[in-house]
Amino acid sequence: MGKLIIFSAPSGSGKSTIINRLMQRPELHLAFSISCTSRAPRGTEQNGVEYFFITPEEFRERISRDEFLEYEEVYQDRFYGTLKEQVETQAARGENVVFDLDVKGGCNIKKFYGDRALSLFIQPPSVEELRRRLVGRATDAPEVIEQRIARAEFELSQAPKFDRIIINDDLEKAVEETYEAIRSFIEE
Ligand SMILES: Nc1ncnc2c1ncn2[C@@H]1O[C@H](COP(=O)(O)OP(=O)(O)OP(=O)(O)O)[C@@H](O)[C@H]1O
Ligand SMILES: Nc1nc2c(ncn2[C@@H]2O[C@H](COP(=O)(O)O)[C@@H](O)[C@H]2O)c(=O)[nH]1
Repeated sequence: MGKLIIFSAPSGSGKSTIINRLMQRPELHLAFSISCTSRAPRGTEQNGVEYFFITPEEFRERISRDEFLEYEEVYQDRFYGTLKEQVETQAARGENVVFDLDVKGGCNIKKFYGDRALSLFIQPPSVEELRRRLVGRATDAPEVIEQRIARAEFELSQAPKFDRIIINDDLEKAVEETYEAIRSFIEE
Protein backbone atom coordinates (compact mmCIF):
# COMPACT_ATOMS: atom_id res chain seq x y z
CA MET A 1 0.00 0.00 0.00
CA GLY A 2 1.42 3.39 -1.00
CA LYS A 3 1.72 6.40 1.27
CA LEU A 4 0.19 9.85 0.92
CA ILE A 5 2.13 13.08 0.34
CA ILE A 6 0.20 16.32 0.79
CA PHE A 7 1.34 19.65 -0.66
CA SER A 8 -0.53 22.71 0.60
CA ALA A 9 0.15 26.43 0.47
CA PRO A 10 -1.39 29.66 -0.77
CA SER A 11 -1.91 29.78 -4.52
CA GLY A 12 1.31 30.79 -6.29
CA SER A 13 3.72 29.45 -3.64
CA GLY A 14 5.15 26.91 -6.08
CA LYS A 15 3.43 23.61 -5.20
CA SER A 16 2.90 22.52 -8.82
CA THR A 17 6.42 23.57 -9.79
CA ILE A 18 7.96 21.45 -7.03
CA ILE A 19 5.57 18.53 -7.63
CA ASN A 20 6.38 18.49 -11.36
CA ARG A 21 10.09 18.30 -10.57
CA LEU A 22 9.64 15.45 -8.09
CA MET A 23 7.40 13.47 -10.45
CA GLN A 24 10.53 13.05 -12.58
CA ARG A 25 12.29 11.09 -9.81
CA PRO A 26 11.13 7.48 -10.49
CA GLU A 27 12.68 6.14 -7.26
CA LEU A 28 9.99 7.99 -5.27
CA HIS A 29 7.18 6.02 -7.03
CA LEU A 30 4.88 9.05 -7.03
CA ALA A 31 1.43 9.23 -8.63
CA PHE A 32 -0.45 12.53 -8.82
CA SER A 33 -4.00 12.58 -7.47
CA ILE A 34 -5.96 14.33 -10.23
CA SER A 35 -8.68 16.42 -8.60
CA CYS A 36 -11.99 17.54 -10.06
CA THR A 37 -12.59 21.26 -10.43
CA SER A 38 -15.40 23.43 -11.71
CA ARG A 39 -13.02 26.18 -12.84
CA ALA A 40 -12.14 26.54 -16.52
CA PRO A 41 -8.83 25.14 -17.84
CA ARG A 42 -6.08 27.77 -18.10
CA GLY A 43 -3.11 27.94 -20.45
CA THR A 44 -2.08 24.50 -21.68
CA GLU A 45 -4.04 22.53 -19.03
CA GLN A 46 -5.72 19.37 -20.30
CA ASN A 47 -8.68 17.43 -18.98
CA GLY A 48 -7.45 14.35 -17.11
CA VAL A 49 -3.90 15.69 -16.73
CA GLU A 50 -3.90 18.63 -14.26
CA TYR A 51 -7.59 18.21 -13.35
CA PHE A 52 -10.85 16.67 -14.43
CA PHE A 53 -12.72 19.80 -15.53
CA ILE A 54 -16.44 19.48 -14.82
CA THR A 55 -19.39 21.85 -14.51
CA PRO A 56 -20.60 23.12 -11.10
CA GLU A 57 -23.77 20.99 -11.66
CA GLU A 58 -21.75 17.81 -12.22
CA PHE A 59 -19.63 18.70 -9.21
CA ARG A 60 -22.76 18.93 -7.02
CA GLU A 61 -24.06 15.61 -8.43
CA ARG A 62 -20.77 13.92 -7.55
CA ILE A 63 -20.94 15.40 -4.03
CA SER A 64 -24.41 13.87 -3.65
CA ARG A 65 -23.06 10.50 -4.88
CA ASP A 66 -20.38 10.74 -2.14
CA GLU A 67 -17.54 10.44 -4.67
CA PHE A 68 -15.15 12.82 -2.88
CA LEU A 69 -12.75 12.11 -0.06
CA GLU A 70 -12.78 15.87 0.53
CA TYR A 71 -13.85 18.93 -1.40
CA GLU A 72 -13.77 22.69 -0.91
CA GLU A 73 -15.33 25.70 -2.53
CA VAL A 74 -11.84 27.24 -2.55
CA TYR A 75 -12.99 30.39 -4.36
CA GLN A 76 -16.58 31.50 -4.81
CA ASP A 77 -18.36 29.10 -7.21
CA ARG A 78 -15.09 27.28 -7.87
CA PHE A 79 -15.09 23.82 -6.39
CA TYR A 80 -12.12 21.50 -6.05
CA GLY A 81 -12.30 17.92 -4.80
CA THR A 82 -10.27 14.75 -4.34
CA LEU A 83 -11.83 11.63 -5.82
CA LYS A 84 -11.93 8.60 -3.50
CA GLU A 85 -11.52 6.21 -6.43
CA GLN A 86 -8.32 7.90 -7.68
CA VAL A 87 -6.58 7.67 -4.32
CA GLU A 88 -7.66 4.11 -3.55
CA THR A 89 -6.60 2.79 -6.97
CA GLN A 90 -3.22 4.52 -6.94
CA ALA A 91 -2.36 3.59 -3.33
CA ALA A 92 -3.44 -0.04 -3.91
CA ARG A 93 -0.95 -0.22 -6.80
CA GLY A 94 1.77 0.67 -4.26
CA GLU A 95 2.23 4.21 -5.58
CA ASN A 96 2.82 7.11 -3.20
CA VAL A 97 -0.05 9.46 -3.90
CA VAL A 98 0.70 13.20 -4.21
CA PHE A 99 -2.00 15.76 -3.43
CA ASP A 100 -1.98 19.45 -4.39
CA LEU A 101 -4.58 20.91 -2.03
CA ASP A 102 -5.65 24.14 -0.43
CA VAL A 103 -4.80 24.39 3.25
CA LYS A 104 -8.20 23.21 4.55
CA GLY A 105 -8.16 20.23 2.19
CA GLY A 106 -4.60 19.42 3.24
CA CYS A 107 -5.54 19.41 6.94
CA ASN A 108 -8.59 17.22 6.22
CA ILE A 109 -6.63 14.59 4.30
CA LYS A 110 -3.91 14.55 6.97
CA LYS A 111 -6.55 14.03 9.68
CA PHE A 112 -8.12 11.21 7.64
CA TYR A 113 -4.87 9.28 6.97
CA GLY A 114 -2.84 10.19 10.09
CA ASP A 115 0.65 8.65 10.06
CA ARG A 116 0.17 7.24 6.56
CA ALA A 117 0.35 10.82 5.26
CA LEU A 118 3.15 13.40 5.20
CA SER A 119 1.82 16.97 5.09
CA LEU A 120 4.09 19.60 3.56
CA PHE A 121 3.47 23.33 3.66
CA ILE A 122 5.20 25.19 0.82
CA GLN A 123 5.85 28.67 2.14
CA PRO A 124 6.61 31.66 -0.11
CA PRO A 125 9.29 34.09 1.12
CA SER A 126 6.66 36.88 1.47
CA VAL A 127 3.19 37.92 0.32
CA GLU A 128 4.80 40.47 -2.03
CA GLU A 129 6.76 37.65 -3.72
CA LEU A 130 3.57 35.58 -3.89
CA ARG A 131 1.87 38.39 -5.79
CA ARG A 132 4.90 38.73 -8.10
CA ARG A 133 4.72 35.00 -8.88
CA LEU A 134 1.00 35.04 -9.60
CA VAL A 135 1.38 38.10 -11.84
CA GLY A 136 4.44 36.54 -13.51
CA ARG A 137 2.60 33.24 -14.10
CA ALA A 138 0.12 35.26 -16.18
CA THR A 139 -2.67 32.69 -15.97
CA ASP A 140 -5.22 34.64 -13.92
CA ALA A 141 -7.09 37.91 -14.32
CA PRO A 142 -6.11 40.70 -11.85
CA GLU A 143 -9.30 40.18 -9.80
CA VAL A 144 -8.60 36.44 -9.51
CA ILE A 145 -5.06 37.21 -8.33
CA GLU A 146 -6.50 39.52 -5.67
CA GLN A 147 -8.89 36.77 -4.47
CA ARG A 148 -5.92 34.43 -4.14
CA ILE A 149 -3.82 36.98 -2.24
CA ALA A 150 -6.76 37.77 0.05
CA ARG A 151 -6.86 34.12 1.13
CA ALA A 152 -3.10 33.88 1.62
CA GLU A 153 -2.97 35.52 5.06
CA PHE A 154 -5.31 32.93 6.60
CA GLU A 155 -3.50 30.10 4.80
CA LEU A 156 -0.05 31.24 5.97
CA SER A 157 -1.32 31.24 9.57
CA GLN A 158 -2.09 27.50 9.22
CA ALA A 159 1.52 26.47 8.45
CA PRO A 160 2.24 25.15 12.00
CA LYS A 161 -0.46 22.49 11.51
CA PHE A 162 1.70 20.73 8.90
CA ASP A 163 4.40 18.08 9.44
CA ARG A 164 7.02 20.11 7.57
CA ILE A 165 7.34 23.69 6.35
CA ILE A 166 9.45 24.10 3.20
CA ILE A 167 10.47 27.66 2.35
CA ASN A 168 10.31 28.04 -1.42
CA ASP A 169 12.72 30.91 -1.99
CA ASP A 170 15.53 29.21 -3.92
CA LEU A 171 13.67 26.66 -6.05
CA GLU A 172 16.54 24.15 -6.29
CA LYS A 173 16.97 24.12 -2.51
CA ALA A 174 13.22 23.71 -1.97
CA VAL A 175 13.07 20.79 -4.44
CA GLU A 176 15.97 18.99 -2.74
CA GLU A 177 14.60 19.60 0.77
CA THR A 178 11.22 18.25 -0.31
CA TYR A 179 12.85 15.27 -2.03
CA GLU A 180 14.72 14.35 1.17
CA ALA A 181 11.60 14.76 3.34
CA ILE A 182 9.62 12.42 1.06
CA ARG A 183 12.45 9.90 0.69
CA SER A 184 12.91 9.49 4.43
CA PHE A 185 9.12 9.31 4.97
CA ILE A 186 8.59 6.56 2.42
CA GLU A 187 11.56 4.58 3.76
CA GLU A 188 10.26 4.67 7.38
N1 LIG B 1 11.32 29.46 -6.00
C1 LIG B 1 10.72 30.16 -6.96
N2 LIG B 1 11.22 31.34 -7.34
C2 LIG B 1 10.63 32.08 -8.31
N3 LIG B 1 9.49 31.71 -8.96
C3 LIG B 1 8.93 30.54 -8.62
C4 LIG B 1 9.51 29.70 -7.61
N4 LIG B 1 8.72 28.60 -7.46
C5 LIG B 1 7.71 28.74 -8.35
N5 LIG B 1 7.84 29.90 -9.05
C6 LIG B 1 6.94 30.44 -10.08
O1 LIG B 1 5.78 30.93 -9.40
C7 LIG B 1 4.60 30.73 -10.17
C8 LIG B 1 3.58 29.96 -9.32
O2 LIG B 1 4.04 28.63 -9.13
P1 LIG B 1 3.04 27.38 -9.14
O3 LIG B 1 2.09 27.48 -10.27
O4 LIG B 1 3.89 26.17 -9.04
O5 LIG B 1 2.27 27.66 -7.76
P2 LIG B 1 1.12 26.82 -7.06
O6 LIG B 1 1.38 26.88 -5.60
O7 LIG B 1 1.03 25.46 -7.65
O8 LIG B 1 -0.16 27.66 -7.42
P3 LIG B 1 -1.71 27.18 -7.49
O9 LIG B 1 -2.10 26.79 -6.12
O10 LIG B 1 -2.42 28.39 -8.00
O11 LIG B 1 -1.80 26.02 -8.46
C9 LIG B 1 5.02 29.99 -11.44
O12 LIG B 1 5.15 30.93 -12.49
C10 LIG B 1 6.39 29.40 -11.07
O13 LIG B 1 7.24 29.25 -12.20
N1 LIG C 1 -9.27 21.14 -1.08
C1 LIG C 1 -8.81 20.97 -2.32
N2 LIG C 1 -8.04 21.94 -2.87
C2 LIG C 1 -7.58 21.72 -4.11
C3 LIG C 1 -7.85 20.54 -4.83
N3 LIG C 1 -7.26 20.62 -6.04
C4 LIG C 1 -6.62 21.79 -6.08
N4 LIG C 1 -6.81 22.46 -4.91
C5 LIG C 1 -6.29 23.78 -4.54
O1 LIG C 1 -7.06 24.83 -5.12
C6 LIG C 1 -6.24 26.02 -5.22
C7 LIG C 1 -6.38 26.66 -6.56
O2 LIG C 1 -5.89 25.81 -7.57
P1 LIG C 1 -5.69 26.35 -9.06
O3 LIG C 1 -5.30 25.14 -9.87
O4 LIG C 1 -6.98 26.97 -9.50
O5 LIG C 1 -4.58 27.37 -9.01
C8 LIG C 1 -4.81 25.57 -4.92
O6 LIG C 1 -4.48 25.97 -3.59
C9 LIG C 1 -4.88 24.08 -5.02
O7 LIG C 1 -3.92 23.46 -4.19
C10 LIG C 1 -8.68 19.54 -4.19
O8 LIG C 1 -8.97 18.47 -4.73
N5 LIG C 1 -9.11 19.82 -2.96
